[in-house]
Amino acid sequence: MFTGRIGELGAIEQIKGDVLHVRAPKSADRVHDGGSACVNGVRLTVRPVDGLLEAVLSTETRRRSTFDALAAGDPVNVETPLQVGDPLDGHLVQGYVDAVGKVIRIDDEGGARRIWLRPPQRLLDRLLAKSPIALDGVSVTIAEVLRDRISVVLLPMTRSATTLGDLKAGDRVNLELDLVGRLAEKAHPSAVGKALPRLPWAGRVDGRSGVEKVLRQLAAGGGVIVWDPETEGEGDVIFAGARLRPESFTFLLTEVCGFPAVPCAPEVLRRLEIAAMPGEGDRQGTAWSIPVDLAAGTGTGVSAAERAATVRKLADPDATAKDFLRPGHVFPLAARPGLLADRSGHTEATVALCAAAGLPPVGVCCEVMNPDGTMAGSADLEVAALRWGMPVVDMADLKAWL
Ligand SMILES: O=C(CO)[C@H](O)[C@H](O)COP(=O)(O)O
Repeated sequence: MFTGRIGELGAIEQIKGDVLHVRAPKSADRVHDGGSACVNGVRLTVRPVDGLLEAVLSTETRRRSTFDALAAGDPVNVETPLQVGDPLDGHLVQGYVDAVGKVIRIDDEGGARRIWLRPPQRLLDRLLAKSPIALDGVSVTIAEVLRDRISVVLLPMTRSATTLGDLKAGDRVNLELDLVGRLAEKAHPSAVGKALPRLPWAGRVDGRSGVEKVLRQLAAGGGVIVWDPETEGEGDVIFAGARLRPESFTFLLTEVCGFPAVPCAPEVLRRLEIAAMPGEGDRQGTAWSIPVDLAAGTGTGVSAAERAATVRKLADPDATAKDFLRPGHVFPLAARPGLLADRSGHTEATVALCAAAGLPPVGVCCEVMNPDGTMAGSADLEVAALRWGMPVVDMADLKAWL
């Protein structure tokens, strides 16, 4: 049994026929002849020889892991078995590869790095956000599970102590499910049992626990739907500005189809010197502000990538007035100072949700419009939420629990 805490960054010394030699002196000192070591997430029976770990690779191991592509000189993550009294700092890892996934994208987020991976669908269906997974033997937490991909966030320490720091788009990685999750699946073998853990994330959620699920979804970069039956009779998809990806903006424009606007806390707009739009305002008292573009942009400011970059800059606590051109194509809205206590608008709901999720008080909201151009009602929102894998929460619940 292993923990996914890498003891040593080793290197492939040579692969000759089916015999593998890994240079890993620290690990070689700890294992005995016929003992095991976990190399890039694969449990191997090893023999220590002069600072090397020697192992015989079966065809099965090569076929089911990335070992088919390893070559001399490649760095590898090495862990020796957990011993009684060792700290269980990661999670329980067995060194059995469930599937090989592909890195499809890497986003640097300040000091952290988000790795997007596409596992095979059969594995993806079994993964849960905020649960552990072993990536080339390294214990990491799944940040998000989307329709066709997952993301994990790597801190600098993990990047420097393991091979994960060198991952690039196109690389393949060995994936192992969390043992506890695997056992829980056994306890609920029916299709309903398998679907249950996913259900709370999609469709109507209520009460305090519903609001907490919504906050977790936003913090992980996902979208949520807020239904306002009282004032507007409309539902908006909301994303946190600091976590907004270009794909999410494309989704708003092509699937949600309303008018994307960017609710901001009033102090953000004051700091960025973004003035209110002149005029009486609309019937709902929405506080429109002068639209902006990112000054550092090079295009028209309209593409999803450019608008998402403008939103992320609005959410950046270090942004200044000079970072924006006026007028532009991204429409900030000013939230009332008391947020939902002052006004039950999607503007205030967006800002209150971002703040409660521990993020800068800036987000995007966009009304859900049906394909026939009418605004989505409660039943339409339920259907859309299940299709998009999003929770729907009522404005009244946000007022009660935020
Ligand atoms: O753009 C809008 C209305 O004009 C949107 O409905 C948006 O949801 C924010 O507005 P409000 O705070 O009034 O709900």
